[in-house]
Amino acid sequence: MRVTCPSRGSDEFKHPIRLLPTQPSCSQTSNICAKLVTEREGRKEAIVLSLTRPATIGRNPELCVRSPNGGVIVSCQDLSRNGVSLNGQRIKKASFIMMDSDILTLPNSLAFTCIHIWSESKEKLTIFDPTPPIRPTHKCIGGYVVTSQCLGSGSFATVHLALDPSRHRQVACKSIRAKREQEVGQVMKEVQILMSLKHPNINEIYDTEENKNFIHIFLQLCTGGDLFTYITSATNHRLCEAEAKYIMYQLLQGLIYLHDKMISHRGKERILLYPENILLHAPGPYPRILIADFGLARPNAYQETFNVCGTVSYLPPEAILALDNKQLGYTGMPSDCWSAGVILYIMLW
Ligand SMILES: Nc1ncnc2c1ncn2[C@@H]1O[C@H](COP(=O)(O)OP(=O)(O)OP(=O)(O)O)[C@@H](O)[C@H]1O
Repeated sequence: MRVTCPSRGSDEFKHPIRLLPTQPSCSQTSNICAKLVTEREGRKEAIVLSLTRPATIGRNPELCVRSPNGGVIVSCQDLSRNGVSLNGQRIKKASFIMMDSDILTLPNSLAFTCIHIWSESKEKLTIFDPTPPIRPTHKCIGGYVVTSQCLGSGSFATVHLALDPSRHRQVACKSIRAKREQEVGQVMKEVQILMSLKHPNINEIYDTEENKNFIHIFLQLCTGGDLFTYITSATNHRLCEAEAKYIMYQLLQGLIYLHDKMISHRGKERILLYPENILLHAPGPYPRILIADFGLARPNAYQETFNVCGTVSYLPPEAILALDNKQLGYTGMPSDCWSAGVILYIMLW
């Protein structure tokens, strides 16, 4: 769920530091997911983060919390002139994810410890099996540090927050459990094609690692959640025309880029272009969007395919007909355009 930030003119912004009182516990007010605790003049104070209540520290940074899989994801956006520091690492004009126990320090040296309160993660596949750890932990994979902070999971993969120490940045690590060697080869072939893609509206693949059990894909981190959650948490579950136009423009730019390279977002087995697979680069209104989840995107999209099933609401008529008649194929690119049209409808209806 996206948490709307208070408007610039609201009281929240009139005070350089506004700390909200600590609430008793998450179980009593199930909405409260995290808090940022600090000590001032010997007194503990806390900023409470709930799914319905955003928080700010003075003008910056803006904090919000999401819970896509029942776990806690705290996004923080720095818009200040001086920047902030996360665990001693300086960050300026960027958005990032705060894990449990992370320390956020403001330029005035006030330090806040992030505490996740509600964290019943419902991960499906995880590299932290058998049980997701209660305290944050990490694993080193290739040159990356993959943390136990889950960012989301789908039918094929679980995505964790990871750190790229060489470039001092947070990234997303998508781990796919590989069943057969043949499957690994197929996925890696597709990933190689997708690694060459560079566009502001395409979720960039930085790197890959594979081992006996998993394929790990290191992706550009998106801290704002997905478009579906963004739409459903807007007033009346719809966006204003201007915002829908802005998002649609970016979506089409991304699709034009992909189609020019003869890559369709339509998966081998399912339509993949739907609002859950469109991610927001950072939280907040008028977001920059990135088309994500290329697990099954296929090159040479004009080639007709006969494999049809999946997210029916986004299917074009010819694909619906093909559901019953496997002899009828349909092509990926027109299908992507149809799905984009359905997304526009969903943003506005
Ligand atoms: N680059 C990213 N940055 C932040 N979060 C991400 C990123 N990529 C994926 N996620 C989160 O992880 C979730 C699952 O990822 P993804 O949809 O790629 O998995 P999947 O198993 O391929 O999904 P599907 O069931 O749609 O095939 C997403 O819904 C999103 O919340």
